Amino acid sequence: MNELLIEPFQGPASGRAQIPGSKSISNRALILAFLSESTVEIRNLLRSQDTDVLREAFETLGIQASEKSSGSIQVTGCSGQPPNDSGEIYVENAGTVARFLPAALSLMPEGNFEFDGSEAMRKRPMAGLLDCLKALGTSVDYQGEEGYFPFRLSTRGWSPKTLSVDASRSSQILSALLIAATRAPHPMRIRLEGETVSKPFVEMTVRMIRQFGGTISFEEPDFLIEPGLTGPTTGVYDIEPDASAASYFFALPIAVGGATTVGSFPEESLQGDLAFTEVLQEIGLSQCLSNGDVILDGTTKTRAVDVDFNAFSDTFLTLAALAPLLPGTTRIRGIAHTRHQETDRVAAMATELRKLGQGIVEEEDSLTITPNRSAMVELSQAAPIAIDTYEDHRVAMSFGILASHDLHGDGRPWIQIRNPECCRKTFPKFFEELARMRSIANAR
Ligand SMILES: O=C(O)C1=C[C@@H](OP(=O)(O)O)[C@@H](O)[C@H](O)C1
Ligand SMILES: C=C(OP(=O)(O)O)C(=O)O
Repeated sequence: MNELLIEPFQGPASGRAQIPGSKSISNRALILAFLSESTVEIRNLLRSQDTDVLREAFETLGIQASEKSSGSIQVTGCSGQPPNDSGEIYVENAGTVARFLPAALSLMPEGNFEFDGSEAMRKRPMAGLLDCLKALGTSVDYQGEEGYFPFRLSTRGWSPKTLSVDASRSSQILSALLIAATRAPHPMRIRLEGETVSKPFVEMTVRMIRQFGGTISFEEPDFLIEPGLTGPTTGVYDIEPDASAASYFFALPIAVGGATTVGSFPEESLQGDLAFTEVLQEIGLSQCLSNGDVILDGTTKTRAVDVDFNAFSDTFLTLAALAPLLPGTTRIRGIAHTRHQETDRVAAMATELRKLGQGIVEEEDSLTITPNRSAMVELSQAAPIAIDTYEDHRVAMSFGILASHDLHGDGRPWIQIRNPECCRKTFPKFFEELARMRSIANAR
């Protein structure tokens, strides 16, 4: 297995980190463009495994998504009726594709699709969505365990006008149905049963449906969706930088001091994960906003925090990995649902932090980390510690930031990351970007 030894920074961070387009916005934009009645040009689309699998599925379905010379992608909207009504679709481990695409294709009056995903995806919750598709008229044939990939869908369009959704295990299930409902043959009333995790992602869905010309409202406890999606009025859609990916560079000053700039986010960003910058301010970093750029300065004293991450849990790993450098016990709550994502993230972070000698209390919904610097120094004295990444891009990236800290004070690497390529899911050039930021810091 490939391992990457991380060189600690030899100077404080400075400069601007280059962040790719948002995964969540990119895959919503691609699906909404396919459901639209017009052609949509998407600018700054993320190029990574999670968007590649959706574009490959588009190819299977005959949906045109072509590269323009300017670097943008042009999707020929087909009102949700692709040229091909059958095919095999592989979603790898992309939660957005796994949820959004089956829901969108279930609108077809006569479609037959085989769906499968990676080993990890075969364990992720799908039943909440597939039960809804059955209620709408699709038949679902499970090839393995009921409620999970792989399965075959025989679609018959949507008949009922109301639907109850259980999105307690993933908000993507609700988002998928709201997006697809824009092409239902009649107005839809969709009720969320109970609570959903990751609420800001549902708000992102609602706002993006409107940006694509759809009509959606919320009348507690129902979402009301009118049929029709014209596409963005200008015909062009711009993707924001990815706020979860930005979290690593926002937090870098905790590990190496200095300040990092990440830009440019629109004033009314669609991404709830920007709330992570508030956590960093609570830790003691100061934040400055300038023309959409966010600058975090870590030259001040830091403190440990106790935070509920339920609404922006993709960023909890960033804090967990840096907790060993904070002066006190860090508590991270609201993260039980992340046990069903790329890997069991709570268990993965607990295991790897224990390898570094940190005091860990792992509960179903929380992680408490008590730093132990001398254990970390001692354990990495003879040789660097190897961090396992469980095919989870966020485990790799967050420990990459911790590893940038000059623990031994002599520039000696003390962490190596196993299978760093798993970053290809959302940020293929993450370690190159970290190295570029390091060379700027070292040159100062
Ligand atoms: O809708 C989305 O784009 C996402 C929703 C969240 O998932 P869950 O709702 O499964 O927590 C988040 O973790 C994921 O990275 C992206
Ligand atoms: C949970 C994540 O991904 P997915 O879209 O596969 O759910 C993530 O990117 O952290």
